[in-house]
Amino acid sequence: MDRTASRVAIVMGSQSDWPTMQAAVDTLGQLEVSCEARIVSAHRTPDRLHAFGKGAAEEGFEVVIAGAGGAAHLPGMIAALTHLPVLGVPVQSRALSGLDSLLSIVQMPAGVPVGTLAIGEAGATNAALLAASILALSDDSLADRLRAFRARQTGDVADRPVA
Ligand SMILES: Nc1c(C(=O)O)ncn1[C@@H]1O[C@H](COP(=O)(O)O)[C@@H](O)[C@H]1O
Repeated sequence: MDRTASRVAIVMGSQSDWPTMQAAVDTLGQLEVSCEARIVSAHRTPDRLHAFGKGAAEEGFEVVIAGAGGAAHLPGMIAALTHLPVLGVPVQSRALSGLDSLLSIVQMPAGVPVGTLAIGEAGATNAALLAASILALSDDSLADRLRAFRARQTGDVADRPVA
């Protein structure tokens, strides 16, 4: 495995997913976890999808975050092609507000899991945090950074609302 490679791959079905998936990139950046963002589509770039899924582990990635909207086959197809953990982010669609994306990503047949997060930016942020938690199982300094992130988040919550 290439130890200089990014640890997390963040793939998305279209450029239009970037405003959502950027939250995953930003969150991993805060935790100093290396990541690389790519556009890959099961529908529009099937050969690229196949090459990515087959080669992801060999490229050195340890976790894949896959965001897609609508008929979101991308996370499931990647999960079919790699043994790496795949975290799916349902991107909010215009037609059905992301419910289509959610149901399309979450309902995998037994044997090929996609860890499905919430619709939209919250899902992208949490996918990054979950990816970091997975990596932190064997990375003590990342575990410390995650604990510090949580502590900062807790500290940022006021005791009382501003009226
Ligand atoms: N769900 C998929 C896949 C796929 O699953 O392979 N490829 C693109 N898309 C999604 O199509 C939506 C609309 O894309 P455009 O905005 O490019 O028309 C995006 O949310 C993308 O993730």
